[in-house]
Amino acid sequence: MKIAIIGTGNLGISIAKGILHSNGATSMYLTKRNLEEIRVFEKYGNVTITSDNREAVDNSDILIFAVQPRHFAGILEEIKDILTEKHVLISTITGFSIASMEAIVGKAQYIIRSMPNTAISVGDSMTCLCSNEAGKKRIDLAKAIFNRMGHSMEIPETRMQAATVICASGIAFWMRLIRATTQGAIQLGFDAKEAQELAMHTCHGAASLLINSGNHPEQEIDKVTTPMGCTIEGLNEMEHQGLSSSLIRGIIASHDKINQIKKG
Ligand SMILES: NC(=O)C1=CN([C@@H]2O[C@H](COP(=O)(O)OP(=O)(O)OC[C@H]3O[C@@H](n4cnc5c(N)ncnc54)[C@H](OP(=O)(O)O)[C@@H]3O)[C@@H](O)[C@H]2O)C=CC1
Ligand SMILES: O=C(O)[C@@H]1CCC=N1
Repeated sequence: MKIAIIGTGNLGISIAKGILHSNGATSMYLTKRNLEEIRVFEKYGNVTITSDNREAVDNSDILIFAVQPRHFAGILEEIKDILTEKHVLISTITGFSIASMEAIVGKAQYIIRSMPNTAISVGDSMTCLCSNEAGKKRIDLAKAIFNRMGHSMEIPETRMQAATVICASGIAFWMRLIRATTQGAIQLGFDAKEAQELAMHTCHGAASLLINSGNHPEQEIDKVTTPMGCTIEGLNEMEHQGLSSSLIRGIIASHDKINQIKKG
Protein backbone atom coordinates (compact mmCIF):
# COMPACT_ATOMS: atom_id res chain seq x y z
CA MET A 1 0.00 0.00 0.00
CA LYS A 2 1.57 3.29 -1.13
CA ILE A 3 -0.10 6.13 0.75
CA ALA A 4 0.30 9.91 0.45
CA ILE A 5 -1.06 12.36 3.00
CA ILE A 6 -1.54 15.71 1.28
CA GLY A 7 -1.54 18.37 4.01
CA THR A 8 0.13 16.96 7.11
CA GLY A 9 -1.22 19.20 9.88
CA ASN A 10 -3.13 18.22 13.03
CA LEU A 11 -5.25 15.52 11.40
CA GLY A 12 -2.63 14.50 8.80
CA ILE A 13 -0.03 13.91 11.53
CA SER A 14 -2.58 11.84 13.49
CA ILE A 15 -3.27 9.71 10.40
CA ALA A 16 0.47 9.32 9.70
CA LYS A 17 1.03 8.11 13.28
CA GLY A 18 -1.91 5.72 12.98
CA ILE A 19 -0.56 4.26 9.73
CA LEU A 20 2.91 3.79 11.24
CA HIS A 21 1.40 2.34 14.43
CA SER A 22 -0.57 -0.24 12.39
CA ASN A 23 2.15 -0.95 9.80
CA GLY A 24 -0.48 0.15 7.30
CA ALA A 25 1.73 1.24 4.39
CA THR A 26 4.72 0.02 2.41
CA SER A 27 5.60 3.62 1.62
CA MET A 28 4.21 6.94 2.81
CA TYR A 29 4.60 10.45 1.40
CA LEU A 30 3.75 13.34 3.73
CA THR A 31 3.30 16.80 2.20
CA LYS A 32 3.18 20.31 3.62
CA ARG A 33 4.59 23.66 2.49
CA ASN A 34 6.60 24.26 5.66
CA LEU A 35 8.24 20.91 6.50
CA GLU A 36 9.75 21.77 9.92
CA GLU A 37 6.87 20.31 11.97
CA ILE A 38 7.03 16.94 10.21
CA ARG A 39 10.81 16.45 10.04
CA VAL A 40 10.43 13.95 12.90
CA PHE A 41 8.90 11.47 10.43
CA GLU A 42 12.13 11.38 8.37
CA LYS A 43 13.56 8.82 10.79
CA TYR A 44 11.20 6.18 9.36
CA GLY A 45 12.81 4.49 6.36
CA ASN A 46 9.60 4.20 4.34
CA VAL A 47 8.48 7.83 4.85
CA THR A 48 9.29 10.72 2.50
CA ILE A 49 8.42 14.28 3.43
CA THR A 50 8.10 16.85 0.67
CA SER A 51 6.41 20.10 -0.34
CA ASP A 52 5.87 18.70 -3.81
CA ASN A 53 2.30 17.36 -3.95
CA ARG A 54 2.80 16.09 -7.51
CA GLU A 55 5.82 13.99 -6.48
CA ALA A 56 3.73 12.47 -3.66
CA VAL A 57 0.82 11.71 -6.00
CA ASP A 58 3.10 10.20 -8.65
CA ASN A 59 4.63 7.81 -6.12
CA SER A 60 1.45 6.75 -4.31
CA ASP A 61 -1.83 4.92 -4.93
CA ILE A 62 -3.94 6.04 -1.96
CA LEU A 63 -4.15 9.83 -1.62
CA ILE A 64 -5.46 11.10 1.72
CA PHE A 65 -6.24 14.83 1.63
CA ALA A 66 -6.13 16.65 4.99
CA VAL A 67 -5.83 20.35 4.11
CA GLN A 68 -8.11 23.17 5.22
CA PRO A 69 -11.23 23.44 3.00
CA ARG A 70 -10.02 26.70 1.38
CA HIS A 71 -6.88 25.00 0.01
CA PHE A 72 -8.48 21.87 -1.35
CA ALA A 73 -9.77 22.97 -4.77
CA GLY A 74 -6.39 24.48 -5.68
CA ILE A 75 -4.58 21.28 -4.75
CA LEU A 76 -6.94 19.14 -6.84
CA GLU A 77 -6.33 21.52 -9.78
CA GLU A 78 -2.57 21.19 -9.21
CA ILE A 79 -2.55 17.38 -9.41
CA LYS A 80 -5.52 16.48 -11.62
CA ASP A 81 -3.50 15.94 -14.82
CA ILE A 82 -1.34 13.23 -13.20
CA LEU A 83 -4.18 11.23 -11.66
CA THR A 84 -4.60 7.74 -13.11
CA GLU A 85 -6.95 4.84 -12.43
CA LYS A 86 -4.53 3.47 -9.82
CA HIS A 87 -5.33 6.42 -7.56
CA VAL A 88 -7.96 6.36 -4.82
CA LEU A 89 -8.74 9.86 -3.54
CA ILE A 90 -9.74 9.96 0.13
CA SER A 91 -10.82 13.38 1.36
CA THR A 92 -11.12 14.25 5.05
CA ILE A 93 -12.14 17.82 4.22
CA THR A 94 -15.16 19.16 6.09
CA GLY A 95 -17.99 20.44 3.93
CA PHE A 96 -16.36 19.74 0.54
CA SER A 97 -18.81 17.60 -1.44
CA ILE A 98 -18.12 14.69 -3.74
CA ALA A 99 -19.79 16.68 -6.55
CA SER A 100 -17.29 19.53 -6.02
CA MET A 101 -14.40 17.05 -6.22
CA GLU A 102 -15.85 15.39 -9.33
CA ALA A 103 -16.21 18.82 -10.96
CA ILE A 104 -12.42 19.13 -10.81
CA VAL A 105 -11.07 15.58 -11.24
CA GLY A 106 -13.96 13.92 -13.11
CA LYS A 107 -16.55 11.30 -12.19
CA ALA A 108 -14.38 8.36 -13.28
CA GLN A 109 -11.88 8.90 -10.45
CA TYR A 110 -12.35 6.77 -7.33
CA ILE A 111 -13.48 9.27 -4.68
CA ILE A 112 -14.06 8.51 -1.01
CA ARG A 113 -15.03 11.05 1.66
CA SER A 114 -13.92 10.09 5.13
CA MET A 115 -14.41 11.64 8.55
CA PRO A 116 -11.86 10.23 11.02
CA ASN A 117 -10.84 11.79 14.32
CA THR A 118 -7.50 12.46 15.97
CA ALA A 119 -7.70 9.19 17.96
CA ILE A 120 -6.60 7.62 14.68
CA SER A 121 -3.05 8.36 15.93
CA VAL A 122 -3.52 5.64 18.59
CA GLY A 123 -5.50 3.26 16.37
CA ASP A 124 -8.89 4.15 17.88
CA SER A 125 -10.71 6.45 15.45
CA MET A 126 -14.42 6.26 14.66
CA THR A 127 -14.33 6.96 10.92
CA CYS A 128 -17.36 7.52 8.69
CA LEU A 129 -17.06 6.92 4.94
CA CYS A 130 -19.01 7.49 1.74
CA SER A 131 -18.05 7.39 -1.95
CA ASN A 132 -18.97 8.48 -5.45
CA GLU A 133 -20.35 5.91 -7.91
CA ALA A 134 -16.86 4.92 -9.17
CA GLY A 135 -15.53 4.83 -5.61
CA LYS A 136 -17.99 2.07 -4.64
CA LYS A 137 -15.40 -0.30 -6.14
CA ARG A 138 -12.84 0.92 -3.61
CA ILE A 139 -14.98 1.47 -0.50
CA ASP A 140 -13.99 -1.92 0.95
CA LEU A 141 -10.34 -0.96 0.53
CA ALA A 142 -10.98 2.33 2.34
CA LYS A 143 -12.80 0.49 5.14
CA ALA A 144 -9.88 -1.91 5.47
CA ILE A 145 -7.45 1.02 5.76
CA PHE A 146 -9.48 2.76 8.47
CA ASN A 147 -10.43 -0.44 10.31
CA ARG A 148 -6.72 -0.99 10.98
CA MET A 149 -6.83 2.32 12.86
CA GLY A 150 -10.12 1.92 14.70
CA HIS A 151 -13.68 1.41 13.56
CA SER A 152 -15.43 2.52 10.37
CA MET A 153 -19.02 3.00 9.21
CA GLU A 154 -20.31 3.61 5.68
CA ILE A 155 -22.96 6.36 5.65
CA PRO A 156 -24.77 8.43 2.99
CA GLU A 157 -23.01 11.65 2.03
CA THR A 158 -25.94 13.65 3.44
CA ARG A 159 -24.86 12.51 6.94
CA MET A 160 -21.21 13.59 6.62
CA GLN A 161 -21.74 16.96 8.37
CA ALA A 162 -23.46 15.24 11.28
CA ALA A 163 -20.67 12.64 11.43
CA THR A 164 -18.14 15.49 11.58
CA VAL A 165 -19.79 16.88 14.71
CA ILE A 166 -20.32 13.54 16.48
CA CYS A 167 -17.02 11.84 15.62
CA ALA A 168 -14.43 14.53 14.75
CA SER A 169 -15.54 17.41 16.99
CA GLY A 170 -16.72 14.71 19.38
CA ILE A 171 -13.16 14.14 20.54
CA ALA A 172 -13.10 17.71 21.89
CA PHE A 173 -16.53 17.32 23.51
CA TRP A 174 -15.49 14.13 25.34
CA MET A 175 -12.22 15.77 26.40
CA ARG A 176 -14.21 18.54 28.11
CA LEU A 177 -16.33 15.96 29.95
CA ILE A 178 -13.18 14.18 31.09
CA ARG A 179 -11.63 17.48 32.17
CA ALA A 180 -14.73 18.49 34.15
CA THR A 181 -14.77 15.10 35.88
CA THR A 182 -11.09 15.56 36.66
CA GLN A 183 -11.80 18.95 38.24
CA GLY A 184 -14.54 17.39 40.36
CA ALA A 185 -12.14 14.66 41.51
CA ILE A 186 -9.54 17.27 42.48
CA GLN A 187 -12.14 19.12 44.56
CA LEU A 188 -12.85 15.82 46.31
CA GLY A 189 -9.19 15.43 47.28
CA PHE A 190 -7.28 13.62 44.52
CA ASP A 191 -4.20 15.26 43.08
CA ALA A 192 -4.45 16.35 39.45
CA LYS A 193 -2.61 13.35 37.98
CA GLU A 194 -4.62 10.83 39.97
CA ALA A 195 -7.84 12.69 39.17
CA GLN A 196 -7.23 12.51 35.42
CA GLU A 197 -6.32 8.83 35.65
CA LEU A 198 -9.60 8.11 37.46
CA ALA A 199 -11.63 10.17 34.98
CA MET A 200 -10.17 8.81 31.74
CA HIS A 201 -10.15 5.13 32.74
CA THR A 202 -13.73 5.36 34.02
CA CYS A 203 -14.74 6.98 30.72
CA HIS A 204 -12.93 4.22 28.81
CA GLY A 205 -14.65 1.58 30.97
CA ALA A 206 -18.11 3.07 30.30
CA ALA A 207 -17.55 2.98 26.52
CA SER A 208 -16.12 -0.56 26.72
CA LEU A 209 -19.18 -1.75 28.64
CA LEU A 210 -21.49 -0.56 25.87
CA ILE A 211 -19.25 -1.80 23.04
CA ASN A 212 -18.92 -5.27 24.56
CA SER A 213 -22.51 -5.72 25.81
CA GLY A 214 -24.43 -3.92 23.05
CA ASN A 215 -26.59 -2.51 25.89
CA HIS A 216 -28.35 0.86 25.99
CA PRO A 217 -26.64 3.31 28.40
CA GLU A 218 -29.71 3.36 30.68
CA GLN A 219 -29.43 -0.41 31.22
CA GLU A 220 -25.92 0.13 32.57
CA ILE A 221 -27.05 3.19 34.56
CA ASP A 222 -29.80 1.11 36.22
CA LYS A 223 -27.10 -1.28 37.50
CA VAL A 224 -25.25 1.59 39.20
CA THR A 225 -28.08 3.65 40.68
CA THR A 226 -28.82 2.30 44.16
CA PRO A 227 -32.28 3.52 45.30
CA MET A 228 -31.85 6.71 47.34
CA GLY A 229 -28.12 6.37 46.69
CA CYS A 230 -25.43 8.83 45.69
CA THR A 231 -25.42 8.05 41.92
CA ILE A 232 -29.05 8.99 41.25
CA GLU A 233 -28.61 12.06 43.47
CA GLY A 234 -25.69 13.21 41.32
CA LEU A 235 -27.32 12.28 37.99
CA ASN A 236 -30.56 14.11 38.79
CA GLU A 237 -28.68 17.24 39.87
CA MET A 238 -26.70 17.15 36.60
CA GLU A 239 -29.96 16.90 34.63
CA HIS A 240 -31.53 19.77 36.66
CA GLN A 241 -28.50 21.80 35.57
CA GLY A 242 -29.08 20.81 31.93
CA LEU A 243 -26.38 18.21 31.23
CA SER A 244 -28.16 16.31 28.43
CA SER A 245 -29.78 19.46 27.10
CA SER A 246 -26.49 21.38 26.91
CA LEU A 247 -24.76 18.50 25.12
CA ILE A 248 -27.55 18.20 22.56
CA ARG A 249 -27.63 21.98 22.04
CA GLY A 250 -23.86 22.07 21.60
CA ILE A 251 -24.06 19.33 18.97
CA ILE A 252 -26.78 21.19 17.06
CA ALA A 253 -24.84 24.51 17.28
CA SER A 254 -21.75 22.77 15.92
CA HIS A 255 -23.78 21.30 13.06
CA ASP A 256 -25.34 24.71 12.26
CA LYS A 257 -21.82 26.17 12.09
CA ILE A 258 -20.67 23.59 9.52
CA ASN A 259 -23.61 24.48 7.33
CA GLN A 260 -22.67 28.20 7.62
CA ILE A 261 -19.04 27.41 6.69
CA LYS A 262 -20.28 25.41 3.70
CA LYS A 263 -22.46 28.28 2.47
CA GLY A 264 -19.63 30.79 3.08
N1 LIG B 1 -8.38 18.37 13.17
C1 LIG B 1 -9.31 17.44 13.24
O1 LIG B 1 -9.57 16.81 14.30
C2 LIG B 1 -10.10 17.08 12.01
C3 LIG B 1 -9.99 17.80 10.82
N2 LIG B 1 -10.71 17.45 9.71
C4 LIG B 1 -10.52 18.16 8.46
O2 LIG B 1 -9.18 17.92 8.05
C5 LIG B 1 -8.66 19.05 7.37
C6 LIG B 1 -7.35 19.47 8.04
O3 LIG B 1 -7.61 19.87 9.36
P1 LIG B 1 -6.41 20.13 10.37
O4 LIG B 1 -5.43 19.02 10.27
O5 LIG B 1 -7.03 20.44 11.66
O6 LIG B 1 -5.78 21.44 9.71
P2 LIG B 1 -4.28 21.96 9.79
O7 LIG B 1 -4.31 23.39 9.39
O8 LIG B 1 -3.66 21.58 11.08
O9 LIG B 1 -3.54 21.11 8.65
C7 LIG B 1 -3.63 21.40 7.27
C8 LIG B 1 -2.23 21.31 6.72
O10 LIG B 1 -2.28 21.50 5.31
C9 LIG B 1 -1.02 22.06 4.94
N3 LIG B 1 -1.17 22.69 3.62
C10 LIG B 1 -1.74 23.88 3.32
N4 LIG B 1 -1.64 24.12 2.00
C11 LIG B 1 -0.99 23.05 1.47
C12 LIG B 1 -0.57 22.72 0.15
N5 LIG B 1 -0.80 23.54 -0.89
N6 LIG B 1 0.06 21.55 -0.04
C13 LIG B 1 0.32 20.71 1.00
N7 LIG B 1 -0.05 20.99 2.27
C14 LIG B 1 -0.69 22.15 2.50
C15 LIG B 1 -0.70 23.04 6.07
O11 LIG B 1 0.70 23.18 6.27
P3 LIG B 1 1.57 24.29 5.48
O12 LIG B 1 0.90 25.61 5.70
O13 LIG B 1 2.93 24.17 6.06
O14 LIG B 1 1.51 23.85 4.06
C16 LIG B 1 -1.30 22.37 7.29
O15 LIG B 1 -0.33 21.73 8.09
C17 LIG B 1 -9.72 20.13 7.44
O16 LIG B 1 -10.37 20.20 6.19
C18 LIG B 1 -10.67 19.67 8.53
O17 LIG B 1 -11.98 20.05 8.28
C19 LIG B 1 -11.53 16.35 9.73
C20 LIG B 1 -11.65 15.60 10.86
C21 LIG B 1 -10.99 15.92 12.09
O1 LIG C 1 -13.44 22.23 14.03
C1 LIG C 1 -13.47 21.98 12.82
O2 LIG C 1 -14.06 22.76 12.05
C2 LIG C 1 -12.78 20.74 12.27
C3 LIG C 1 -13.75 19.78 11.65
C4 LIG C 1 -13.90 18.68 12.64
C5 LIG C 1 -12.79 18.85 13.53
N1 LIG C 1 -12.16 19.99 13.29
